[in-house]
Amino acid sequence: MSGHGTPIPMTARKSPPLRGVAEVPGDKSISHRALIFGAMAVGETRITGLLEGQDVLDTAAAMRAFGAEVVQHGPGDWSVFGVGVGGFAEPDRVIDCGNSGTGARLIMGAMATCPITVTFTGDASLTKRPMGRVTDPLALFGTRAVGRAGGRLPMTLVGAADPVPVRYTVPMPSAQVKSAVLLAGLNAPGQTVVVEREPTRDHTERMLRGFGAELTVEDTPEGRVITLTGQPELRPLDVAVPRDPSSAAFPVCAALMVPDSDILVPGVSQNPTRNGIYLTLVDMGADIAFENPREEGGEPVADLRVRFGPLKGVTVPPERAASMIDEYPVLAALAATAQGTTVMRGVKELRVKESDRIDAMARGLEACGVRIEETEDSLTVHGMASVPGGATVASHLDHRIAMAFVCLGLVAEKPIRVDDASPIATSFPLFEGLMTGLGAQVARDNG
Ligand SMILES: O=C(O)C1=C[C@@H](OP(=O)(O)O)[C@@H](O)[C@H](O)C1
Ligand SMILES: C=C(OP(=O)(O)O)C(=O)O
Repeated sequence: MSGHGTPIPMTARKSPPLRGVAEVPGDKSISHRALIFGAMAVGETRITGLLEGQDVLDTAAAMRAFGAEVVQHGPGDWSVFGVGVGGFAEPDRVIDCGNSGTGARLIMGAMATCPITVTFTGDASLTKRPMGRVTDPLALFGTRAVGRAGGRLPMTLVGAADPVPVRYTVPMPSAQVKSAVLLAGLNAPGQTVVVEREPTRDHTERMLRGFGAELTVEDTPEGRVITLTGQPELRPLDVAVPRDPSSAAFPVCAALMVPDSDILVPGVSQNPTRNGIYLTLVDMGADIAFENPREEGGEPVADLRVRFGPLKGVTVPPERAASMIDEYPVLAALAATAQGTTVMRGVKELRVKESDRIDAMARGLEACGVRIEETEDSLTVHGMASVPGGATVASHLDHRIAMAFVCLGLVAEKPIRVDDASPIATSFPLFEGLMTGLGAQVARDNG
């Protein structure tokens, strides 16, 4: 859904200890993939625990436009009746991916080797983000793309009628680019090979295997080499979506900021390509118990018991960045309340997310009285005993910036107002209710 509705300003104030159980929604990355891969399988894929955030709903609508039947049975309970690899029909309308980079880039990959022409667009955030990182490798399959200057949406892709398999080394750490190339490779004859120098989230590899694709992964001196055999018949899979570790990071970090908090966050994915934030929090001295480790929906999960305690600033190892890329905004907020300095390096990918997240956090933290330093690919935050707050910060159509400042507002001396919290609905529609249920003083306000 593109365009932008009425802004929803939200104010967070100093709060009593957070207590209770925080049931965070399903994983966004896995939810997008379950719908897209289900649409490329033959037969019914049943999905439980699907994230019903706007990003994922936009992907569901897109799959319908390509000819798949997508049905909601109840909350989080969905079926996709797929059309098979190469079976996408040409949509009779523009595919609007709303705020979602994952939706746009993965769907581009999925249609790139089908003989159809598709126009993509998105909201005021997505239309600023670079798509050349996906259309460049898709051109190797024979896909043509025409978009705005700088490879921006709106953009039209003409799928390759006679695709050839590709070998591609992904130049930046990006699971979206890796996944787009693999999805395009599904409908190319022969073997498509993707090499990634730095490992990124591996949901595409895990799930494609689950859907019956032949895919191997090899660790080599060159990096991770992923080899996919094209033109399989994908068989439907029952997908139980685990809870999203990126969404969980918000109540977890809030509980680590608000004195005397003690919360339980059940069933959070601990996939090693996603758990960098939890390793970092433990390095900072956080009191987190990883209880009942088990497997759910093919992913390792644990129940997190989180108790407030003093934290110290850390230098986050840059090689950890890909495994916590979406968690830097909330880490930067938490770092403002830790003892000492937190240094986040090797994070220039943050500049091409829903907003320039280094800039958005830097400006917002400064407005709240926190000392920071930034470079092109780093952010340093100086912790303080008490964060002044008392500012309105801009969310820049970015859900993670909005949620990070709501969390910081729970401990700041004066309230923090987020100018527009509406983007939170893209990934965490029940965020406000979940946080207030724990005792957080969060409210929408009318100016
Ligand atoms: O593949 C995915 O599901 C995602 C990959 C990451 O993006 P990049 O591939 O651009 O790093 C991440 O930031 C995004 O929230 C989800
Ligand atoms: C970067 C994100 O999402 P996307 O790229 O799918 O818009 C995110 O959710 O933090």
